[in-house]
Amino acid sequence: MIRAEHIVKSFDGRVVLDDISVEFETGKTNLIIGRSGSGKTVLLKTLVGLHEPDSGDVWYDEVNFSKLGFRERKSIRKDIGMIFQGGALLDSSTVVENVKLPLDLFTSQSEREKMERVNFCLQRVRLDGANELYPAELSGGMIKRVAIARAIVMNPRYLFCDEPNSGLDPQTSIVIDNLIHEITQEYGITTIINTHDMNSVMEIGEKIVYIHDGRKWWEGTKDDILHADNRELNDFVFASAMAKRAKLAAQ
Ligand SMILES: Nc1ncnc2c1ncn2[C@@H]1O[C@H](COP(=O)(O)OP(=O)(O)OP(=O)(O)O)[C@@H](O)[C@H]1O
Repeated sequence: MIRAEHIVKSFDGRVVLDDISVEFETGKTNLIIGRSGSGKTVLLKTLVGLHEPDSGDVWYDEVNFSKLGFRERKSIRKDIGMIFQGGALLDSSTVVENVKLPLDLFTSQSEREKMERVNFCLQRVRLDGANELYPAELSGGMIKRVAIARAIVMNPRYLFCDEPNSGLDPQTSIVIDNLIHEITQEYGITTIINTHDMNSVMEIGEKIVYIHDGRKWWEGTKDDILHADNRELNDFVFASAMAKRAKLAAQ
């Protein structure tokens, strides 16, 4: 579980996150949705400690992360996997080297143990025969699979994904969404995904948090979202034709 309590964050006197309290559940795929500029990325970065909130606390299960010093945060950080927009792979490293990086940096495992774990994770994301390729030789979907393999290589308890579908076609997006969802359930991870993608919401959104103008405007499940009585949320959700059809089908 990850819980934000009364998070406020401003830049140059402008409030970007305005008193956000929300709980993201263990073993669930939690989605943060909202218009461009609503504060999703700032919220995600605040949850992982890349931004410090002006006030408020972030809890990782029983630990108040916001009250920890830099060194103490390390023990939580090793339990966090991150999938950045675009994959954020090292261009001059092979697939294996990219996935192995966290093990090289943060563990004292033998090379054989590390390779066993890397191969396990690459098989888990169903990426075969690409071990020695470089990122420039991979498709967008393969890059996301490598990024997922790297994010889970340390066996994380918490997984953060910033726009995991950016740059992917709709079919590949669904495959990547489902992969993240399966891994979340399989390993009981608390997963938080930032997305604009209404397909993701309808496919894998077990808990959805809608951010509007830096405030938590609505939260619920993908089933609730079709019936929500909230104008701003409805404008966002039903901007897509697919979502409009889903609403009609649900009536
Ligand atoms: N480091 C920063 N300094 C100043 N302002 C910032 C900074 N980071 C974000 N902002 C501002 O905070 C607001 C929220 O930005 P954020 O990136 O969280 O939006 P978002 O919902 O993730 O948008 P998108 O979906 O387009 O990525 C924006 O107005 C942005 O300009």
